[in-house]
Amino acid sequence: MQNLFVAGTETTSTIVEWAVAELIRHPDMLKRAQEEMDAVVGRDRLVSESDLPRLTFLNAVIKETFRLHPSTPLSLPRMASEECEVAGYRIPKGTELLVNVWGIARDPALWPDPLEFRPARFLPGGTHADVDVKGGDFGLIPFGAGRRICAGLSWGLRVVTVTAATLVHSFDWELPAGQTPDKLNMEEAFSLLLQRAVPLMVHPVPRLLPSAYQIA
Ligand code: HEM
Repeated sequence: MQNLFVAGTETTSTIVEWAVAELIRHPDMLKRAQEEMDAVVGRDRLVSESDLPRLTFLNAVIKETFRLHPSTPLSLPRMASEECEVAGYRIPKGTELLVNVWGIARDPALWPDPLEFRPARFLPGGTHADVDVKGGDFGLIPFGAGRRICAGLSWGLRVVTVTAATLVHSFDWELPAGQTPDKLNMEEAFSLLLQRAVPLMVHPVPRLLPSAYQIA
């Protein structure tokens, strides 16, 4: 139970923080995500899980956030049970291996303009329209892949998407006086988790009808 708690809390909150930060840094994309949600959900209620399949742009934003800021940048350690060869390198039996999930998702051979935050690559007609984060596409494996893939993938992905959607739909975001979106600090702090070096400080301004915020 403790393992599930540890594995499932900061991984999800970190990626939501990155998604909101990327949208604040790109006001045109924040506007596009909000307009999509206004069209699908309206402004008289909160977004719900059943809305998610129709939020095409928001889902692309989440994938792009997982690509640039994967919660666990080096995945979890693996040990070679047999000697093997990978890409010409001999891996002795018993070697501990880490997969550089972060590096793979920034490989220019796989991702055009890899350092650009560009959700449109995942939209229909985009360069990576058919790629998802569920372990089938080795260029994007924020939940790992194979037999030991994240046990909470399905739940974690839904929690991340619905939480980010709620924040983006429900509020406009004001930066502290003197800060501008283009200067937002996006430095990463590497450890087991990939967190923001500087926590996101923003002021939420409600944008829905007041009745939408009342929880029954
Ligand atoms: C954004 C959310 C999450 C991310 C990015 C994430 C990422 C990962 C990654 C990369 C691994 C290692 C997979 C591998 O080695 O191939 C993993 C394992 C695991 N995750 Fe998650 N995780 C998330 C949410 C959750 C949640 C919500 C739970 C459960 C409540 C969970 C439970 C686990 C468990 C139990 C493992 C170990 C699986 C095993 O070794 O067989 N995770 N996760």
